Amino acid sequence: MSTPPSLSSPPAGPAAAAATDEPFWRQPAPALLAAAGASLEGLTSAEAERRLTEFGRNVVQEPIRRRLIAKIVRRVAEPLIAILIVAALVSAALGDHASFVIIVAIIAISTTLDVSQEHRAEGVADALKRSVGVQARVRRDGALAGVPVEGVVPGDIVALRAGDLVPADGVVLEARGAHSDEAILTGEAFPVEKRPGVCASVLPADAFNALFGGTAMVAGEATMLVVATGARTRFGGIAAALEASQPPTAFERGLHGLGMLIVRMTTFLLLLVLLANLALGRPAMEAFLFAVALAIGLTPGLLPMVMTVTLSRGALRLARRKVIVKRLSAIHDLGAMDVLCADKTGTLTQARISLVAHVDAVGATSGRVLELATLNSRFESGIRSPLDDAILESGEAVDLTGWSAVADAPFDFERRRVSVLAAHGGDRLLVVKGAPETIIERATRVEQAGGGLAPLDAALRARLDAFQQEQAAQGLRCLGIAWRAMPADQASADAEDETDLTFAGFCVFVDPPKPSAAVAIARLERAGVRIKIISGDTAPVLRHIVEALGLKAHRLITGAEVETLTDVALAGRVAHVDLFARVTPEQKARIVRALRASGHTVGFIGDGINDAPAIKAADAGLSVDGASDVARAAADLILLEHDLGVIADGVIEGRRTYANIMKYVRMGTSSNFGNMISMALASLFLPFLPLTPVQVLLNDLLYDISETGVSFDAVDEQEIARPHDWSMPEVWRFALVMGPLSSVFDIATFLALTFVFDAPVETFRTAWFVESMATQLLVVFLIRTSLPFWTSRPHRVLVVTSLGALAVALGVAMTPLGRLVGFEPLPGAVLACIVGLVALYLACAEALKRVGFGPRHPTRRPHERTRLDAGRKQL
Ligand SMILES: Nc1ncnc2c1ncn2[C@@H]1O[C@H](COP(=O)(O)OP(=O)(O)OP(=O)(O)O)[C@@H](O)[C@H]1O
Ligand SMILES: [Mg+2]
Repeated sequence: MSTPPSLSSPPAGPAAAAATDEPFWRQPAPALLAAAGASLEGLTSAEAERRLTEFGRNVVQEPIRRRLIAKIVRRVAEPLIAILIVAALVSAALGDHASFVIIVAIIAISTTLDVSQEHRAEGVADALKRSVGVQARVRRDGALAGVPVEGVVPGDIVALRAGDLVPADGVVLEARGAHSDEAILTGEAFPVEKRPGVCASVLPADAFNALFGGTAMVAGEATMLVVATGARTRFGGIAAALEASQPPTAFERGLHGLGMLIVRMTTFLLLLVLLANLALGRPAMEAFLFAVALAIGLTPGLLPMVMTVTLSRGALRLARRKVIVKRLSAIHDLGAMDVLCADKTGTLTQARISLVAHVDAVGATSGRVLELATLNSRFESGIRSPLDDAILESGEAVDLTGWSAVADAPFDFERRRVSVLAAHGGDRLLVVKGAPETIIERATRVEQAGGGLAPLDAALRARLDAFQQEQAAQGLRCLGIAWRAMPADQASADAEDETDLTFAGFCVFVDPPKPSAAVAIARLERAGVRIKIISGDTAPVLRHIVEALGLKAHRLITGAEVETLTDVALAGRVAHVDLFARVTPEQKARIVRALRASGHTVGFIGDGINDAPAIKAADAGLSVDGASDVARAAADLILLEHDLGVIADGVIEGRRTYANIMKYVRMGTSSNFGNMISMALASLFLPFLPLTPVQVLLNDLLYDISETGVSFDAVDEQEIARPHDWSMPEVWRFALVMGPLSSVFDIATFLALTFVFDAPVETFRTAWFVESMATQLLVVFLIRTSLPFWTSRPHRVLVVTSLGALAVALGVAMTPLGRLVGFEPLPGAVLACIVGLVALYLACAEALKRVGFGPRHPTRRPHERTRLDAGRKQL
């Protein structure tokens, strides 16, 4: 332990630390404290507040998305909108004031709609994310307090323990067995020890006295003085760890690809329409505006907004079901997940561990074993696990007076042991506790009841083994306890000292199974999610719990076997194995990666430091509210309750959100796209434009408004019964069936208006507008479901937005109001014809959508569904 830095040197301003170029780990702690104007007592709240304004929040980059104005500017500066504004200005200069006013009004309404919706949605998502934010334990006003990591400032004194994320860069003032995992900075997988002092090296990797923001404390405790926060940290700090950048999901890539495709087709169409209309001798300005208005209708400009709004609405619904979403796109991953890997403790068990026995090598109750175990649990500085708590709360008084802690070799998940060097008078004793096989392996003798020692021979080893098997068969897990006498001057404890041990006995624990887990697992399996249990515990214990819960789990392999497999071989094996025992943290991650490599969408739930790598590796990383910082930081979703039932709920929400986004995609790729293409083509064959630019824009606006209702929509049971993932062929199939159908009816309208009614320009445009709006808006109710539309009820918000938009469209087209934008009330015969065409179109669409949805969406009636699903369950 360090001597506390002297505070005698006069405090300078915090800027002084920045004045020197010397890396902070080469400076003595007292100088750093002085330079930071700090003391071991910590800052006052007022001073921390002041520094927060001076240095800014402890984030690398303030998210730009917060600023509303920036968003509006960005939206208005989008090329198409910008062109439109310029064009409107030009037309105003040429004297067409009406067009100018209407175009500007339309842009204003659609921008407000887009930006405000998205802004609100992001606000909701951010607030949820903040509610599960990581906190640091900071000394403020003389006491330790939880402070959100963003609020940590230079000069703060932070207390860290195993499982915490280091919130900023700082120097170690005190340490007890502190080890940090700097893998995210250095790639070095082994934890490095941290202790006070002055480091001579300039390399941060050598800086034993420095802690860097974003790294994780994996063992021990430390107190640190914060030297730099936010963007001034060495490695971009905590943001790097928290915002663990995920490569885009298949879904995101799919949507992006689709968007790009549409943009390319739009560009082509735009040029075609523009050139053709110019060649036909149309007024250049009008042809240009028409092309731009078409392009606006075609480009999925609203897609990002609809995505954000739909996802954040999903996030809100998930929050009501106790799942907090940190990364919005993880909602989709949750719905697409077909394999869920879970740890054992807390997931299958109640995580209420208690000590049921402490026995010596021959199985007799032994006070000596409890005494040694208590010494170890009390004095260890690392992660205190529920097993330690169980030992310390065993209810039997153990008197440790006279004993003191000297040093320890903290627990880690590779070694699965923890050692404590304890002193009693002149004696020094190394007490080792850990996974029994690792203890027995290192023991050469056993301690007998009277205190005598006996050699640990093969027969005895076999008996110890049999004892554990017996316990496991009853669902009890064991820890081995052993000791070794050390020289009186021994001052440190290392993993290397854990040899030539004397085996004292076992501590035996019970962790009752959680009956609700079986119900939840059955639910998940029915929903097409396979459960795999990946645990650090032994095979017999794992088997017992699985049996106790009545789970149908197939095949078990151990970490030792996993170690012998190459990545390719592992990917071939994992699909057929449901239980993984005695695996290390890195093996957990390897198993997850192997599952992903074999084509699964994988979720992982865990709460320990040892689960963090696997959580990070999974498509949907899940953790629990009370879990270690490191696990929570790695997770995409946080459960407010450690319960598989909560995940089952989340899966359903994830699929519902995905289903609604797909509705928007289907609407955009079939009806809307078809309409715009017909319009472009019609402009080539008509002696006039089929709609004026302003009328096209009005069409765009009303359609956009109607679409905002989609994110509220209800979803059919069958849509959420199975995992779904983005499938481009499915999207194509739908577009290629439904798009042409829409165009056929547009052409019919065109022919009827031209040849039957010989409609004058205004009447033609009005009728075309009405047909176009009615088909686009009404077909939504058909393509939102693969079932017969009358058996699936849309949400009332969607009904209101769609029918409302239709009412406005009809109102504008059929009343004198429409004259403002060049419409003319329709003669009865034309109106009747349009109504007939729309009805016929809808009937054909309902019939053809079965083809469009394809075999993955069997259009069955509810009673057929139950029979089929019942059949599947038995398989
Ligand atoms: N505090 C401790 N002291 C000694 N040994 C421990 C301690 N905690 C865990 N171990 C050993 O390490 C092994 C792995 O730890 P643990 O069971 O917590 O792993 P895990 O992967 O988190 O398991 P689970 O799936 O149950 O969450 C334990 O089975 C036990 O043998
Ligand atoms: Mg665990």
